[in-house]
Amino acid sequence: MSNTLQKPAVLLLEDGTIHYGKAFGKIGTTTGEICFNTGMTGYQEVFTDPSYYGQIVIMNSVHVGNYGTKDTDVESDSVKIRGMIGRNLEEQYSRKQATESLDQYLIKNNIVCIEGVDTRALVTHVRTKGAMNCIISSEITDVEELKKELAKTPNMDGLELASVVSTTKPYTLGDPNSPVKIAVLDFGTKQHILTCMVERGAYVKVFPAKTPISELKAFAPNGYFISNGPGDPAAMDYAIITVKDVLKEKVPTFGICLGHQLIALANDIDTYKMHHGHRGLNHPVKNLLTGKCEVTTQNHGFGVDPESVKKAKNIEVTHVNLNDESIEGIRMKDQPAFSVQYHPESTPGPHDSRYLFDDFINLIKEHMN
Ligand SMILES: NC(=O)CC[C@H](N)C(=O)O
Repeated sequence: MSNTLQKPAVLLLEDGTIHYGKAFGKIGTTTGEICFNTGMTGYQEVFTDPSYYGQIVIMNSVHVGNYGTKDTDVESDSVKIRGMIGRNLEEQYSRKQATESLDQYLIKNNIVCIEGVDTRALVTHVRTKGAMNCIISSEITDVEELKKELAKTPNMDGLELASVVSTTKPYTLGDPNSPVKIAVLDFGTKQHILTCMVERGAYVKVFPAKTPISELKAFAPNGYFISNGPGDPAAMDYAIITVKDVLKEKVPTFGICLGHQLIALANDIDTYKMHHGHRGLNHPVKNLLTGKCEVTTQNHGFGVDPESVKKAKNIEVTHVNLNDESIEGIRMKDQPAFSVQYHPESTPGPHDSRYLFDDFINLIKEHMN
């Protein structure tokens, strides 16, 4: 925007860094873990991705909002980010199909944002100092008061958030007569992951995060999918137990992001909190099975520990990040289970990795009697 009618807003980081800007979206106060997304487009999909629950996102792209918002450009039923930080957040939009401006959309979804911030300096700071909590406010100006509010925010390390964003009731998608039946453990799934399976002919049943194995098995699935989601995977004891139970079934199983981390934890492999994580649309990943590079969509702040992977005899690393050599994919040698840290549904992002959904469906078909 920036116009003179905008209220001033302030951003305070846990380490005392302060940035002043203007209010955008809802007037108010919000706290969460600061992180940054380097994607140049796809802001609405980012804002509605449940894996961002509990986080305040800096958008590296200098202009956000230019193409407005639209009901169908979503990854869940509401905006999941806790807040947003931008350089220029635009109210005017120029896409014919758009129905609302970004500002109206964020107000409707109660999201407090700040714009006019030097996001290049801020991202450099977070890249150097690492992930930390922050507060945005367009109502509190006193720094001591802001610090007090910020101190109430829990640390992302050790936080279980998946059960908060998971579906409360099971639901189905796709053709009920399909021979391919996939049980989805929903820890905050992105809608397009489900679409990628349904488009390939699967009948999908999505279950709440805390569903026991007996209920999953009652659906008689011939594939299991472990979804993405927010929070610390190591804080999800209940889910690690269910994933262990799922793996005992020896049925084709695929995990994405949080699902990948849970498959690792179920194999007694550790996860760790990354310095500042990976979030964007152009992370290069090498597929070690084919030797090919994929440009991938990513959104994660935790990773699978390479040292404990080395010790796990039944695990093979299938994908590696070409920027920092972090683990991007694994498969189990003794059963048809595999997972990736990145987002092959790629909404938004390049479609290089969608072949993984074909691989999953083919694996299910191979294992059908
Ligand atoms: N996209 C995801 O599933 C994120 C997983 C996990 N919450 C992380 O930040 O690493």
